[in-house]
Amino acid sequence: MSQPGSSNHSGYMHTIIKQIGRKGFIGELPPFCATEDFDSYLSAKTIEKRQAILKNQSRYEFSEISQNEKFGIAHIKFLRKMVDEGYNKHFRCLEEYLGFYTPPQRRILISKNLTLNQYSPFPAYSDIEGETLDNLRIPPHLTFIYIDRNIINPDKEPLLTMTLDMGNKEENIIRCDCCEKGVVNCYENPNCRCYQLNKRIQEFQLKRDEPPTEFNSFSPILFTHTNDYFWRCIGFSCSSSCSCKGHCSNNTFFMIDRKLFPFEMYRNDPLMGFLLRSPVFIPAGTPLMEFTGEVMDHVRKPNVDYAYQVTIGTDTKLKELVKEQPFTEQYQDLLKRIMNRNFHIDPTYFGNIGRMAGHSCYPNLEVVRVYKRSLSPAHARLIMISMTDIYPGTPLTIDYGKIYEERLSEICRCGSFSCPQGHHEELKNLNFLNVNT
Ligand SMILES: C[S@@+](CC[C@H](N)C(=O)[O-])C[C@H]1O[C@@H](n2cnc3c(N)ncnc32)[C@H](O)[C@@H]1O
Repeated sequence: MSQPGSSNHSGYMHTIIKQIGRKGFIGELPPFCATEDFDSYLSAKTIEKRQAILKNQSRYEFSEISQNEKFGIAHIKFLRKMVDEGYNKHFRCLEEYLGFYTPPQRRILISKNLTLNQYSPFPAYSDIEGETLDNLRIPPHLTFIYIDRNIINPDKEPLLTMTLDMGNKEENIIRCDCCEKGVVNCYENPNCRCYQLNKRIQEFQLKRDEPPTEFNSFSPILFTHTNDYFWRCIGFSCSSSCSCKGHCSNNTFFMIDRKLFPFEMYRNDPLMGFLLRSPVFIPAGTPLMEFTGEVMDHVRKPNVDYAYQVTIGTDTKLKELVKEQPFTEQYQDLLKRIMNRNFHIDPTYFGNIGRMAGHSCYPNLEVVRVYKRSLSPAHARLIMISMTDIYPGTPLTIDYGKIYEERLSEICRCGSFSCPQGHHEELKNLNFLNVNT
């Protein structure tokens, strides 16, 4: 992983609503049926319509989610075309994604819940043929400490810790007080300070014919281009420090906090180790999870495959934006020093399921930066968003970036048609955008 910007593609406040097991919620909103309502919820144009959909629901289930033709018709057509043209001969995986996901009949449940938190249970399975309870080996990299929020070790990163503390002080914090009750409309509210910043950061994106990628709570996040895009594609969200408490349309974490998807970790290839998938359908543009870990600037050798770079010291546009903010002089000085460094989020010892996403040369997730409360590296967070419709059982993958390409491309086992290990020279530089057009 590591340097997303140079590649070709590119616990925070407790959850607003607490999920009880997999059956219901307690909290301010009534429960929500992912099976029937997600589709209409995502396509509802106004916040009032969405609230009405939420209000009418009394159930919350995943098990019945089936293949949704409406969302997936273009993708299915594309896959069928590939199969008809015989491309799948060389792909290990293409054909099986056309159908429903049925878990392997023989599998070993290694852990019922890696998070040890009843509100977000993620199981881990071994699906390796021939593996039995007697010869099962649990690798050390499965024994990381599960965290919902990024952490900073004050001994290793004293300056960054100071930045976090100073940024959260009343005089420096970026918060809005434009709206108060229920799910409110901060997005597109010209009086919302957080939305203004969110919009301002959009200007960092490349000027092209396409509209910029927008970050809000309810509309799908649709990427218009991916090349060298990571450093420019940033969001700013309302938080629990705002009067809306982040319970608004300007919060990219809104769906993530609801933990809608029952992800599972599995391994079926000893060389690739554990990977991640969802047994239910995921529509394109859905923010799925945060990628959490320890924020640091020196990632040691064995950890580079896990760590993801989150800030870049040469980010002049962001530095300019920081200078415009009404922060105290002391905080501005500190930011000036700290923003020259490259920070990473290293999930090797402390992390969440985000660290289990495998690499693919044709990935289905994009990782982007979203800030809350401030613009310091300590306030930057990484979220993973589906770039395309993802069918039940499909591995969730990201592009590990240039370092991976250089170091591991000869042993890449992603099996995608644009993999350098494949046999299709002409397909090597494809990403989901140039496939769809
Ligand atoms: C971020 S970790 C992913 C989780 C890891 N599989 C585990 O079990 O902890 C990166 C490691 O996963 C494996 N991996 C991920 N994607 C791969 C791919 N496309 N081909 C080969 N190995 C891959 C490599 O061993 C790589 O060093």
